[in-house]
Amino acid sequence: MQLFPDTNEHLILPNAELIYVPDFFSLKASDAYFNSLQNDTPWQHDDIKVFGKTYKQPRLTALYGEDDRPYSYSNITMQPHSFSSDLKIIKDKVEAFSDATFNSVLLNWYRDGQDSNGWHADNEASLGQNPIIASVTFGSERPFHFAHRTLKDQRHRLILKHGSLLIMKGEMQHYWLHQIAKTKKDIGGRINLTFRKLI
Ligand SMILES: O=C(O)CCC(=O)C(=O)O
Ligand SMILES: [Fe+2]
Repeated sequence: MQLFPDTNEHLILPNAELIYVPDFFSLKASDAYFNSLQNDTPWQHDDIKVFGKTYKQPRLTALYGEDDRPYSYSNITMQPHSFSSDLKIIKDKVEAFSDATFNSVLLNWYRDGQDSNGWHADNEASLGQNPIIASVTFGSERPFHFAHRTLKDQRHRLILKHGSLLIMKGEMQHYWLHQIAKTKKDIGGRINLTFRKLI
């Protein structure tokens, strides 16, 4: 089911709360951030292990943090860079809107439709109980799929537009999984920023 029209939406689902703001950044700012983030980020291409076999992660990533604490997920440990001025400005705007504070941001660069992010939850212990995660998208829009772990009729998809903000909160990371699936469509790159608070 396609949720949310082209206006701000606040959605209460079983065990999750989502806020979607399609035009959080202007088109001009979004274009500029897409280009500067693509060119100026120290992108890394990590290996992941799945059932004992090693593969390249199907996207590039970078981690920024306010201190030098590493962040670990899916057998990968990332060392943070210090926040760039662009990322600080984006973080301030996201914090002001979401009434939350973040000290870390994970960047994902999906180079084309073959790059992806498999079903997962952001439920690392370092994020604490019921984390608020703020997700900013620049570049080609992609569907964000999310599915409840046990309520099988609770499966949704949301197109994350260029310049949009999605806030996930409540119990979502315990009860739901989310993914960015591969697509055969001939699409350009997408950069996603997920702001988190490591505690
Ligand atoms: O690219 C996205 O929209 C989602 C990214 C994500 O789920 C993550 O980095 O944990
Ligand atoms: Fe995630």
